[in-house]
Amino acid sequence: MKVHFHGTAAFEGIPSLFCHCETCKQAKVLGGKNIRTRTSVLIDEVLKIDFPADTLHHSIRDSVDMDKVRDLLFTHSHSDHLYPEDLLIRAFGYAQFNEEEELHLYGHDLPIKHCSQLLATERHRFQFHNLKPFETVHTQTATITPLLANHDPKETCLLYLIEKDGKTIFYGHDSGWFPKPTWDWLKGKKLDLAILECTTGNAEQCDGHMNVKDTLKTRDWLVENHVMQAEGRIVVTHFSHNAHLLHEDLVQIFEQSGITVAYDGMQLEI
Ligand SMILES: O=c1ccn([C@@H]2O[C@@H]3COP(=O)(O)O[C@H]3[C@H]2O)c(=O)[nH]1
Repeated sequence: MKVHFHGTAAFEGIPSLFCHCETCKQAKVLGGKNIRTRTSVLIDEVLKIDFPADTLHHSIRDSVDMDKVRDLLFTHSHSDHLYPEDLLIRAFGYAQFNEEEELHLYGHDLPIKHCSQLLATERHRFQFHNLKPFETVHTQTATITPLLANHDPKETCLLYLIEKDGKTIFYGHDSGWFPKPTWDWLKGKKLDLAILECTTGNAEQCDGHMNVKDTLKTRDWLVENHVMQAEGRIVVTHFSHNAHLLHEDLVQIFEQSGITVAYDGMQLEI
């Protein structure tokens, strides 16, 4: 299975719009893995998680044929995870239009409501699916179980367990320390890949996100509870410039614990 990290930043991106912090200045000078766009992942070219406004940039940068994507999952409705206006580009009059090639959209109430309202007056090729936490669905490309995140009290934010071609991926952002039902549900699972977040770096306080301590504690829990397969990999993504950590700083922190630091364009085979 191919896992392609399109973007690896939190909402603001790195270097961030309007920002002159040292991290953003350094990122501009150093370039490469320090340049981060808003978070999204593509699996086997057909299953995508989240749809930030940077998707056009991702498709051009990495030569991605977005029309191959059959299932699109949303974690929540924040604009760096769902920019519904760009879904219009797939509607009649904007793209080559083959009615039979449907893109299925999956999420909790709010993301699906935003998409269906925006597309209501268009001739489009989308199907909408409302997900409920812990209710497994069989999509066109995988078996998906939405899990509860701890992110924004104003909406139900989801994490995902993705089973495809005999492999299992846990997709674990945006969230602070997971709600108990999510930990309970993960017990007994066997993961080939866990994608975790570390939005806030060494900050002590973090609201709805993980800092370095939380990410490492999550890694320890997954390993100690035998949730990771022996050859399973852990990847960390979704970094804020406010954490003031460049790519090499993150590698120094995480590599010794066997955690891979994602960067924009990174591709893993699992
Ligand atoms: O305790 C906190 C909470 C939030 N933030 C930033 O605000 C951003 C909001 O969008 P996001 O959820 O993608 O990412 C978040 C971070 O970049 C932070 O640095 N520390």
